Amino acid sequence: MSDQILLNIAGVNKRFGGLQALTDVGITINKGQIYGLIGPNGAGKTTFFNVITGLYQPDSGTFELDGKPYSPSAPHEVAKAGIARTFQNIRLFGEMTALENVMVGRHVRTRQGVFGAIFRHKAARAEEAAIRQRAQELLDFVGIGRFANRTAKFLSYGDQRRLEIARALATEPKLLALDEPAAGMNATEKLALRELLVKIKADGKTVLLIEHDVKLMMGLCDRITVLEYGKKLAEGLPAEIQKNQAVIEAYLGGSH
Ligand SMILES: Nc1ncnc2c1ncn2[C@@H]1O[C@H](COP(=O)(O)OP(=O)(O)OP(=O)(O)O)[C@@H](O)[C@H]1O
Repeated sequence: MSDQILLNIAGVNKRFGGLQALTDVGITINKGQIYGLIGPNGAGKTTFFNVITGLYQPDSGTFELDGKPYSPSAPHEVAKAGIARTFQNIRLFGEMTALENVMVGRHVRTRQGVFGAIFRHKAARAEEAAIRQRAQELLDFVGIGRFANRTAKFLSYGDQRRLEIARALATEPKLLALDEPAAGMNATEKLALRELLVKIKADGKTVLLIEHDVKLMMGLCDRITVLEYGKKLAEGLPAEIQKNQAVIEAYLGGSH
C-alpha cells in the first residue's frame, strides 16, 4: 500500500432490517486531503460515517488507517486508532467552559487519563498544566481563544462548531471526520468555517467531511465521493463530479 494513503476502506455493507443502507462502499483518502462525501438525503452518508467511526457495526468491510488495520468496533477504539469526529448535532459539554471541553478531548492522549486529572495526583498536575496550555493553543488556532473561560452553551452557534473541532483536534487525530459542519450556519459563518478547514489542511491534517452545501464542497475538497441509495455513484475531483451526468441527474440537478 502506498504510504500516501491514510484511510483505506473497502467492501462495506450495512443492513438495517430489510433496508440495505450500504452496498460494497469503499474510499481511499490520501494524507493531507480534504475528502468530501455527498449525496441526496438518505443516500447512506451518515451510516457510512458512523461505520467508519465505530458507532455502527458493519456487516462486512476492511478498514486500514495509516497502513494498519483498525477495528471500527467501538468509538473509543477508533479514537485510539487516530480518527476524531464531530456530530451533525453539536455535542459539547454545555455547562463546562470552552477550555474544559478541549481539555476533555486532550485526555484521550495522556498517560494519566481522566481519572488522573480528577484525583490530581502529583504526577498528573504537571501533565494537567501542559494539557491546559495545549487546549488554549487549540482554541487560539480555531479562532476562539478569547472565549476560553466562557461556558460552552453561551458561545454562538458558529463558535460552538469551532469548539467541537478544537476538541476533536485535541486528540491529535490522523483523520478529522466532520459530519455536516456547516449545517445551520449563515453565510458569514460558512466562510469562516471554510477558512478554518483550509488552515487545518495547511497544518498537515487530513479531513473527511459530509456536507450538503455543494458549493462549499466543490471549492474545498480535493476529492469527492457521491453516494446514492447506499452505493457509490461517482468518485473524483470536484470538477469531474460537477460534470458527471449521473451525479447531475441524481443530485446536482435538483434543488441542492
Ligand atoms: N439506525 C438506523 N436504523 C434504521 N435505518 C436507518 C438507521 N440509520 C439510517 N437508516 C436508514 O439508512 C438509510 C441511509 O440513511 P443515512 O442517514 O445514512 O443517509 P444520509 O445520506 O446521511 O442522509 P441525510 O443527508 O438525510 O443525513 C436511510 O434510508 C435511513 O432511513
